[in-house]
Amino acid sequence: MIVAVDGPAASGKGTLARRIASALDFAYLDTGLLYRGVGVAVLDRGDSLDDAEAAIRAAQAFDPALMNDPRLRSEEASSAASKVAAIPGVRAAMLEFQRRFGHTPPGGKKGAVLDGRDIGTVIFPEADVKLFITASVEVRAERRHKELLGRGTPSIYARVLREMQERDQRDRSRSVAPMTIASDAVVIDTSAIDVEAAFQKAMAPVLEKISRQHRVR
Ligand SMILES: Nc1ncnc2c1ncn2[C@@H]1O[C@H](COP(=O)(O)OP(=O)(O)OP(=O)(O)O)[C@@H](O)[C@H]1O
Ligand SMILES: Nc1ccn([C@@H]2O[C@H](COP(=O)(O)O)[C@@H](O)[C@H]2O)c(=O)n1
Repeated sequence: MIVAVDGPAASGKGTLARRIASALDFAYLDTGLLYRGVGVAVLDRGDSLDDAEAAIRAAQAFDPALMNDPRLRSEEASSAASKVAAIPGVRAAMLEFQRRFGHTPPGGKKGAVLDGRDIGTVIFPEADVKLFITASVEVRAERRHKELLGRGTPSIYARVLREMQERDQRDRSRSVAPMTIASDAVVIDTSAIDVEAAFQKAMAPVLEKISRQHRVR
C-alpha cells in the first residue's frame, strides 16, 4: 500500500506522514531530503545552482547516506533544493529511487508513506491514498520561524515568510512536476488545527481504504 502526502513547506505533511507510517508500521520517505541533498552537493562542489548540468551530475551521483546530514535542515538547503528541483534532469534522476522505495519498502514493510510535492501526481499517480496537506503561508512561516528559534538558529519572521512565498511560487510554477493537488487527493488544511486533530483527519481515508481492501479480499 502506498500513501502519498503532498503539500507546501511547513504545512505539517512530514509530521503527519511520519505518524501515519509509524501507526501502520510502514516505511517512510521524506522526498524533500533528496532535493535538499542535491542542492547541498552542488554548493559543496562550488558550482552554481543555476548550472543545470552540475545539478544533474550531483543528482546522478546522489548518495542516500547524505539524507542524514543535519545541514539539509537549513534554510539555505531549502532554497537550494527548490532551485535544483525545477531542473527536469534532476527530477528524472530521483524518480527511480522513489518508485523503488514505494514498490519494495525497506525492512520488508507492507507499505510506504512518501511526502513531497509530486508524490500523488507524478511519482505514484496510482497511490492507494493521496493526501494534500496545506495551511496559510503566514501560519506556515510562523511554524518554521519557531522551529528555527527552537533549534537555536537566528530567525526573522518577515524573512522566513518572504522566502517561503518565493519557494511556494517556484514550486507551483515550474514546468516539470509542479506542486498541484491531485484530483483524487483528500485536502487537509492544518492552519487552525493541532497535530492530533490533523492526524485523525489524515488517518480517516487511510483506514477506510484498508478496510475496503480487506472487504474485497
Ligand atoms: N497541525 C499543526 N499545528 C501546529 N504545528 C504544526 C502542525 N503540524 C506541524 N506543525 C509544526 O510545524 C513545523 C513544520 O512541520 P513539518 O516539518 O511536518 O512540515 P513539512 O510540511 O514537512 O515541512 P517541509 O516541507 O519544510 O519539510 C514543525 O515544527 C511541526 O511540529
Ligand atoms: N517531492 C518533492 C519534494 C521536494 N521538492 C523540492 O524540495 C524542496 C524542499 O522540500 P521540503 O519538503 O524539504 O520542504 C521543495 O521546496 C521543493 O522544491 C520537490 O520538488 N518535490
